Amino acid sequence: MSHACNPVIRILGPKLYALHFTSSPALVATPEPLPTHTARFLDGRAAAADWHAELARESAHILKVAGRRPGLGVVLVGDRPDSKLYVTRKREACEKVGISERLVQLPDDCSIGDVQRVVGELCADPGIDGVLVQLPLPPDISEERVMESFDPSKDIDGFHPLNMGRMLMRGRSTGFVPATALGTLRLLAAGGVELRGASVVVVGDSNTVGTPLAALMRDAGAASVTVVHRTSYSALFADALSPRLAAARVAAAACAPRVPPGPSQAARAADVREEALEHLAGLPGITRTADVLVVAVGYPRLVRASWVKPGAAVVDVGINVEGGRVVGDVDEAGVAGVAGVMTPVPGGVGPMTIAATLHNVVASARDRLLGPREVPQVEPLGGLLRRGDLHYAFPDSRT
Ligand SMILES: Nc1nc(=O)c2c([nH]1)NC[C@@H]1CN(c3ccc(C(=O)N[C@@H](CCC(=O)O)C(=O)O)cc3)C=[N+]21
Repeated sequence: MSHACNPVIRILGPKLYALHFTSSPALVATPEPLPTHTARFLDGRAAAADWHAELARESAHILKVAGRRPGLGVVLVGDRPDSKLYVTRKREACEKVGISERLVQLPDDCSIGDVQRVVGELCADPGIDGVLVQLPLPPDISEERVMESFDPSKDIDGFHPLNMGRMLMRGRSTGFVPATALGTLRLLAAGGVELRGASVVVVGDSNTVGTPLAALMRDAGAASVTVVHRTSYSALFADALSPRLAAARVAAAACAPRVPPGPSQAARAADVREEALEHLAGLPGITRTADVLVVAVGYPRLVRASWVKPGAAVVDVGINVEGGRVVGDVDEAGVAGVAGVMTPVPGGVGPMTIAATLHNVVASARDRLLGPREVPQVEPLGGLLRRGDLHYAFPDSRT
C-alpha cells in the first residue's frame, strides 16, 4: 500500500502512520519505511529576473505614454552594512527595470523630525511614485510614527496603517502589500505551490513579514493559518533562560573577530544551542502540521528535518550571518530530505523581495499616470500575482 494513496495517513503525518500499522499485527511485521523526499528548490533569482523583465516592459510603456519613468525615493538612516547592501541591491534592480531612484541618507543621530521631513519631501515630489524608509531605524526613532507620516498612496512598503488595515480586511487588499510577503506569494505561485486548502504555519509574528504573510495566505484560500508568536521561541534569544548561552556569547564576543573559534569552543557553542532548542518543546509539533511552513524568526538553522511534514513546502525568510556565510532559519541540508519544496537562502525570498518592491513602484506609477485599472471581481490571488496586478479581490469578501 502506498503511503501517498492513503488520505488518513497523508493528512495526519508520520506519527499516526506508525500508530496505524501497530494497530494491525499482520502489518507490523512489514512496516513500510517513512517516505523520504528530495526537495525541489524554488529559484528566487530566476523568478526575480522574469519579474524584472516584465516590469521593464511596463516601465518602458509608462515612459512612452506618460513621458517619465516610474520613480522611487529611498531614505537610509545610519550606516548599517546590511541596510546599505539591500539599498545597493534595490538601486541595481531599479537600473535594470528603468526606474529612477533618489536616495536620501541621514546620519545615525538624526531626529525623528528629520526623517519625517525627508519622507514628506519625497512623498510631495511629483516625479516620485513610491517612497520607502529602510528598516530597522535607530532604536530611539519610532518606526510607527515614521510610517504614519507617509502619504499612503506612495507607501510602496505597505507599512502605513491604512495599507496595513486594508490588507487585514478579508478580500479587500486594494492598497500596497509588503514586499517580502508579495515576493513570497509570487515565488510559491511560480513554483506551482497550491495554497488553496493548505494548512499553513507561519513561525514569526513581525509587522513586516509574519503578519502580512498570514493575512495574504488566508486570502489565498489556505484552510488554516497558524501564526507562531515570538513568545514560543523567545527562549532562543533570552540569555536569562540559559546562563551557559550568555557565557558563550560573552566568550565569543571577546574572541571575535580576531581569533577563529577553536574546536572545543565550537563544540560548546553547539551544546549550548541544543540546550536553547530544548526550550521549544511544543513548536515542532505545530510546524509538523504544515503543508506550507514559513519561517521568519532570525535564528540560524532553527528548523530541522524532524520539524517538517514529509512533502511540505518550506519557505525560509531568515537571513543570518554565520561564519561569514548567509544562512536561513532552516537547516537546508537536513530539511531537503523531508520537504517536497524549499526556498533556498540566499537566492530564494531575498531577490523576490527586491522585485516585489519595484513591482509596487511600477504599479503606483501606472495608477498615478495611466489611471487606476479595473479591480477584477473574482480572481484567486495566485492568478492575479502571475499577471502582475497590484489589486485583488475575492468573491467571499463578506466580513
Ligand atoms: N523598508 C524596508 N523594506 C524592505 O523591504 C526591507 C527593509 N526595510 N529592511 C530589511 C529587509 C530585508 N530585505 C531584503 C532584501 C533583499 C535581500 C536579498 O537580496 N538577499 C539576497 C542575499 C544578499 C546578497 O548578497 O545580495 C538573497 O537572499 O539571495 C534580503 C533582504 C528587505 N527589507
